[in-house]
Amino acid sequence: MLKLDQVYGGYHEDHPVIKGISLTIPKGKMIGILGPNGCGKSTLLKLISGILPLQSGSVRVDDQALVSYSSRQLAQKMAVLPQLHGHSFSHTVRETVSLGRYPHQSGFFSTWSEEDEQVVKQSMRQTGVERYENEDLEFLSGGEQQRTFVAQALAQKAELLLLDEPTNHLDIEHQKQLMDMIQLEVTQHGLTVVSVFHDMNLAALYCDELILLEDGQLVAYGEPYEVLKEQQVEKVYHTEISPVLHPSVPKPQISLMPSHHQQGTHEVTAQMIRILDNYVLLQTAHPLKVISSALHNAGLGWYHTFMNRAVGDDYMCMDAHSEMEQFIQLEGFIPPMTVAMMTAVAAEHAIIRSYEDAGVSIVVMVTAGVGNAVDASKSYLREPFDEVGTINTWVIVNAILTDESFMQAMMTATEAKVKAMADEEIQDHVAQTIATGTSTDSLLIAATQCGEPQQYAGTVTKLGRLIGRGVYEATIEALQDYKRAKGLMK
Ligand SMILES: Nc1ncnc2c1ncn2[C@@H]1O[C@H](COP(=O)(O)OP(=O)(O)OP(=O)(O)O)[C@@H](O)[C@H]1O
Repeated sequence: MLKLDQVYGGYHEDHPVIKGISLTIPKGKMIGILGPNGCGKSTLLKLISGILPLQSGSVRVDDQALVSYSSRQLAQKMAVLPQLHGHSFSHTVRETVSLGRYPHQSGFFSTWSEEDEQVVKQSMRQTGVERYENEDLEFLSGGEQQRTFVAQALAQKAELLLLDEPTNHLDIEHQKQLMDMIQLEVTQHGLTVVSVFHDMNLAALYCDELILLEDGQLVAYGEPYEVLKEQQVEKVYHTEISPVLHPSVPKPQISLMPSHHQQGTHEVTAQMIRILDNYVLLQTAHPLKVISSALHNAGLGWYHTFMNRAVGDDYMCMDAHSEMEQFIQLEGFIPPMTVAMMTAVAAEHAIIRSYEDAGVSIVVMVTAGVGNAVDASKSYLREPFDEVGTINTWVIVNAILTDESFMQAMMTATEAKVKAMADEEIQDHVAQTIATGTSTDSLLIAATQCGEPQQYAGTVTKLGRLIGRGVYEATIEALQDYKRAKGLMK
């Protein structure tokens, strides 16, 4: 569709802004151009559209040199949305969008066809500006003006759409609407889009491929994961970033790292865990980084309140998640900053221990109720069910953990719990074998993210040794406590 070969161009003959760019853009794809301020993104778009003549090299559209197209032919091939500046406009929305139809008018006395009318209406509808159609553009907001110009570009019904920061001025609702709509044109009608973006995350979400420019040269061109590599982005933008996971779309996303973020130095001690009537509670001055399988706020996140709530054996609730959220709120805590587990074991039975080794310390909290103990390898013998009465484990680490050590900490803690179950000979009454846990166990690993970095937490690492021992010993104590409470042991 579009082929650039050794393109040089700019505003002064001796100082090209774009320096030797070659690339091929296939039909029916959305391509994003990224790069720092002044690197030449808009200039590249102007060279592709022919607004700015090439100094050397070639641009070919559908295998034909750009220069060989008449301006009307070119306008039928490509539509351009330039970067919007603070102009004053003297047209209505409808008049502005209608200008997009000019390449399709023929002859001096061209008439406005039914098709023109339909296309203008459809373009206004797609961009959500139909309701302003008779208003003067100058009285509309920046976002409404931006959408009007996108409508004009769409009305041109070109095969190639060149956009310079199309989401500029748009709030997130309108950014999404616009990008969804453009993506639909690409996937359903084979439109080809080349668009400049500043928002790398938005570009990664919507574009098939990204172009990264630096000082007028091509640094990378490929799928988002090939272009948004941490070190490459940091080098080009001279900014520290961190890759983050999109919760549901397999596209790379990045986050800025504020330079003056205060992490502080803070330590969690066993004394900070309080045993109240209905729950075990930990509150920290700074949020901890957490991974957990808790009932409330499971997964990965930053939280400063931790609750292990005891409920009666008769607890029955259709929607335990929302009931728990209400409970947290009623107790005066902030649900989005709280991780909460549930158990049938009274809070006073919680076992809390701390362990330390050469600069790294952990605090472990365990409650164990094993009325419905299960051997994980034999659980297929049972009907699925969900009962409270569970082993809840917290491991709070005073150190900096990597993702790798969070995952390993979960494994080490689980293995230690399983060993404690075996040594205490806790039975799975259905399978008649030694149980490995219960059907509703929860585990939480939380780290202060200050202190000594711990890359690993496998069983024989410095941290793993603390976790393995700590979870084992606390679980043994909790299990013995349970047995005593049930009269199974003195
Ligand atoms: N009309 C112009 N006349 C002269 N120089 C220009 C003109 N437009 C841009 N430049 C210069 O060309 C270089 C690249 O500008 P361009 O607008 O292409 O960058 P950009 O990557 O789109 O930047 P931004 O992210 O700030 O929009 C800059 O140094 C700029 O000052």
